[in-house]
Amino acid sequence: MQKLNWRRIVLKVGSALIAPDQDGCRSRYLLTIAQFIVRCRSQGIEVILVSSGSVAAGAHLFPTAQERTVVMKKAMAAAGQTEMMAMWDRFFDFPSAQILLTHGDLRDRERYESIRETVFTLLDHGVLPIMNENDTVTTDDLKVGDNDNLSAMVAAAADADALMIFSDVDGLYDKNPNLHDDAVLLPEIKSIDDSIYAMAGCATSAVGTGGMKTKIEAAEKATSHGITTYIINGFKEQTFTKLLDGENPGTIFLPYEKPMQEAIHWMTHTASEQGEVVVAGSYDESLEGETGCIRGDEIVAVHGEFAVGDTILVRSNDGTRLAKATANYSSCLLNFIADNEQSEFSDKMQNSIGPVISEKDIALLEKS
Ligand SMILES: Nc1ncnc2c1ncn2[C@@H]1O[C@H](COP(=O)(O)OP(=O)(O)O)[C@@H](O)[C@H]1O
Ligand SMILES: N[C@@H](CCC(=O)OP(=O)(O)O)C(=O)O
Repeated sequence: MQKLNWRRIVLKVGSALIAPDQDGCRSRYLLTIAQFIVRCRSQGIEVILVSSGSVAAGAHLFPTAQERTVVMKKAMAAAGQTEMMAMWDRFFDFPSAQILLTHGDLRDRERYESIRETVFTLLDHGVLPIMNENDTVTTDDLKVGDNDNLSAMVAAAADADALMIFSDVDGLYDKNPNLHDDAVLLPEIKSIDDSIYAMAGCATSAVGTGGMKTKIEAAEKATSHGITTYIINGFKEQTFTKLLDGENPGTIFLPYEKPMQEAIHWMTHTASEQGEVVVAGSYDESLEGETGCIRGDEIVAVHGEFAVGDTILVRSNDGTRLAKATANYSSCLLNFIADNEQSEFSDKMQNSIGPVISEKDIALLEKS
C-alpha cells in the first residue's frame, strides 16, 4: 500500500450513515469507516472525526413523540449522542474522546484556542477526538447549524491537510442526482464561485440537514485555509479503497494556492462580529492604502456594543462590507471619538492607544 502524504485529516460522517433506517445506530456503514480510521492511524495519519447523527440515533428512544419540535430534537440528540459514542467506541482498541461544541465556542477566540489545545493534546496521546455540535444547548444565535460547516471550522482549527465529507452521494453533481437522471459528477473543482453554489440543491434524504449547499460552504472555508476537501460516498466500500490507494473517489476541491493565515481565516470564516464601525471613506481610501488605519474623523457611526479584542465589521457608509477586524477600542470609546468634533482629541487617543484596528488583525472582505 502506498504511503499517503496526509499528516492530519478530519472526517465528517452524515446522519444517514449513522442511522440508515432511522431506528437507532447501525454498524452497517460505520464499520468500514472505522476500518479506514484504523488504517490511516496505522500509517501515522492523525484523524479527527466529526460525527453527525445524534438526533437520528436517539429518535427511536422517543416512540410516543408526536412531532419533532426543536425541544424534542434536543432531547433526541442528548440521548442519541450516548448511543452513538458507544457505537464508535466499540470499533476501536484505542480510546476516543467526545467534544461537543457550538458556534458560540468557536467564535470566541479564547474558547477556540482552548478547543485547539485540547484536540492537539488528545492527538498527541493517541486519542481519537469525536466532535459534534452540542445540540442540547444551542440557540439560533449560538449554533453553526450543520456539521459540514462545523467540520470545516474544526479542520481549520486543527490545521488539517484534508477534510473528507462522507455523504450518501458520490460527490458534487451539476444538479441534484436524486432528482435528475442526467446529473453529471464533477471530479475536480479548482475554485468555488456562484456557478458552483447554483448546482447545489437541498437535502433529499430524510435525516440530512444542509444538502449540498453547506458542503460547498464547508469546502470554501477549508480550501481557503489550504485544506484539500473531498465530498465522497460513505455508503460504498470502494470509496475507502480508492482513498487509501491515493485516488479520488468523488469530488475533490483543490486548496487555495495562497491560503489565508490562521488568525485571518478564523476572523473571516468562524468569528462573528459583535458590532459595526461605519467609515466615510471607500474601500481603497480606508483600508487598502494604509491597511488598518482608520482615523477618528473618518468614523461616521458605531453600532452595537463591543469590547477591546472583540471582532467588528468595518462598513463604508454606502453599505459595503469592507473588513472584519479586532477592535482596539470599545464601542463606548469609539462613539465618544466619533461624536467629538475636535480631531486633536482623537489624534491624541490614537497616539496613546494606537490605531482603531491593527494591520495584523484585519481580514479584508470582498466588496459586498
Ligand atoms: N448538486 C448536487 N450534487 C449532489 N447531491 C446533491 C446536489 N444537490 C442536492 N443534493 C442532495 O444533497 C444530499 C446530501 O446532503 P445531506 O442529505 O445533507 O447529507 P448528509 O447527511 O450526508 O450531510 C444528496 O443526497 C442529494 O439529495
Ligand atoms: N448535530 C446534529 C447533526 C446535524 C447535521 O449537520 O446533520 P448531517 O446533515 O447529517 O451532517 C446531530 O448530531 O444530529
